Amino acid sequence: MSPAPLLEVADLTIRFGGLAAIDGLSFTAAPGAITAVIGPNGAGKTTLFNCITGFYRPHAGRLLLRHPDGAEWRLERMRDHAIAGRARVGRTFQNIRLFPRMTVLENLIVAQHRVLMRASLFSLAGLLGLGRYRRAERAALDLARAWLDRTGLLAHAETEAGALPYGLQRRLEIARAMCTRPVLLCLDEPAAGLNPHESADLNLLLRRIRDEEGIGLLLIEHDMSVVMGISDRVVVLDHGSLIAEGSPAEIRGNPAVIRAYLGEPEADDTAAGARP
Ligand SMILES: Nc1ncnc2c1ncn2[C@@H]1O[C@H](COP(=O)(O)OP(=O)(O)OP(=O)(O)O)[C@@H](O)[C@H]1O
Repeated sequence: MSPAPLLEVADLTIRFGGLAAIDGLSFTAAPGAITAVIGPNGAGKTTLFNCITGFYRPHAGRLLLRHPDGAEWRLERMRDHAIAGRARVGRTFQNIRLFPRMTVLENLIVAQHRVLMRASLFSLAGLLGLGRYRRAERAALDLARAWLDRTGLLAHAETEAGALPYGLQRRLEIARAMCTRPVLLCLDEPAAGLNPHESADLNLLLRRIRDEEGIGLLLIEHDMSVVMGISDRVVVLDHGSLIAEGSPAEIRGNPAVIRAYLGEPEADDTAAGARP
C-alpha cells in the first residue's frame, strides 16, 4: 500500500484580475519522493509555490501537508512564517536570495534564527545566561557544518556568500533550506544557469536528500535532464490547469505534454540538458 500523501493540492484556484493563474488544480506529492512540476512559461508553477509557502493566499481550494507523525497542516490558512517554521516547508528561489556580504556559514546560522530565538526565550537574559541557548547555538553550528559538508561547501565556510561561484551559491541555497529541517522542500528552478557537470552534481545531491532524509521534494524545473533523471513523478501544468501526471517515461510520451511543452524530439536529440 502506498503511503498517505505528504501534500494534497485540491481544487486550488488563484486569480489576478481576470486571469486564473491556477485554475482548479489538484494533485498529490508523496513523502520520500521527488515530484517535478513542469509546464510552459506562465503555466502557474511559481504561483503554485507561492500559494504553498504562504506568499499568496489562494481564492479557493485546499493545501494539506501531512507530517510523518500524522499531524496535518492546512497551509492555505496559515501565514508564511508559520508555514516555514511550524509546518516545516522549505524553499529555494528562482533568483538566488542569499545574504551576499555574510559568510557561507553565517547564512546557515541565520537560517536557524527561529530555533535560536526560541532558545533565548526572546530576551537578552536568555541570550546571556542560559545554557539552553548555548546548546541551541552549538546544535545550529553542528547542523550548518553538516550541511556544508554534504553539499561540498565546507572549504568555503568563511567565504562571503556573494563571492562564491554561481553553481556553489545554488548549492548553498539548498543547504540553507535544509538547515530549517523541512519535511517538504520546494525548489524553484535549482538547475537554472548550471552547466551540465553542475546539473549532474545537483541530481546526485537531490537524490541523496530524498533517500537519506526521507523528505518530499517539489521541483520546478525546465532542465529536462534533471526532471527526467531524478523525478519519481511529474505533474504538468498549462494555463493554470493540470494537463498530465505520471512517471517521467509516461510524461515524455504524452501527446498533450509534447504539444503544450516538450515538442517533438529531433532525430539526434539526446533530451539531455535541453531547455524546451
Ligand atoms: N502577482 C501577480 N500579479 C499578476 N499576475 C501574476 C502575478 N503572479 C503571477 N501572475 C501571472 O500568473 C501567470 C502564471 O505565472 P507564474 O509565474 O506562476 O508562471 P510560471 O509557470 O512559473 O512561469 P515561468 O516558467 O516563466 O517561471 C502568468 O500569466 C503571470 O503573469
